[in-house]
Amino acid sequence: MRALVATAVPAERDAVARAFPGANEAIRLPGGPGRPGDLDVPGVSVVRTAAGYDLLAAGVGPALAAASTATALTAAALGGTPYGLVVSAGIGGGFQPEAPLGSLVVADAITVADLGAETADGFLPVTELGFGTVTHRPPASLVRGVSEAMGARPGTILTVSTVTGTAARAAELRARHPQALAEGMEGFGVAEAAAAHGVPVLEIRAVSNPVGPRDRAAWRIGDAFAALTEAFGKLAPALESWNPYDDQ
Ligand SMILES: O=C(O)c1cccc(C(=O)CC[C@H]2O[C@@H](n3cnc4c(=O)[nH]cnc43)[C@H](O)[C@@H]2O)c1
Repeated sequence: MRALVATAVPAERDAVARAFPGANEAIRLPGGPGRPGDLDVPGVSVVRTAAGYDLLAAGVGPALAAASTATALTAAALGGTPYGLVVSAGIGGGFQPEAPLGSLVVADAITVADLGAETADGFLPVTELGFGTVTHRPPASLVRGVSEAMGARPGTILTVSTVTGTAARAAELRARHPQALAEGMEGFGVAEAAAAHGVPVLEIRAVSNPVGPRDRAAWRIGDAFAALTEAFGKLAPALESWNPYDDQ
């Protein structure tokens, strides 16, 4: 199966690439910003691994990640080689104590936490205002297979536009989303692009920091990158044994 893996930044993309031995090829996307061939400008090109996975540094935040992912999906579809799966991947914050630093979370629900309206009675998601969607659900059997293969916990991964930086905000998010294990900034954007193309989506986060009071010194980005590399080394067998019809 052809899969597109969308990370936020090139360092995450390269951590995923280290799981796949062999030569990589850079493929330029149409209409990408920046200088031609500049691999470190979000959305400019995909890195094609010898294993057949295309890796995209899609940019930080849900909007740029959605735009870059949609571009890659459109280019592949028009080229007659559409993707069968999109994976949003990267480092993320883990809710404690369920998702410790260096652990992995696979989303069974990809939920945008801050798309809605504040009211005197609290936050209302856009769906309660009559618009759109706030959750995408990856195929259940794929989530099960991939979590088991990677030794990851399945649970909700929240997408936020602002990294949580206080205990109060972390508690508020957990009160609204009791199943949440992690947060990142791109999953929902990547999932919206995948949904627009009718392609299933996964989200995989390696926990680099606790969700809560901002303490930059406590971030373990190197450990999270290593966990990401190890996780993607175990992805291929789980994908190969996945039968999409099990989820219909
Ligand atoms: O606050 C800082 O000093 C700081 C330093 C380096 C990176 C950041 C980020 O905000 C990175 C955001 C980037 O990484 C993902 N990520 C990682 N941890 C979290 C989190 O706790 N909450 C949300 N996103 C997180 C995110 O997906 C972005 O791609 C800050």
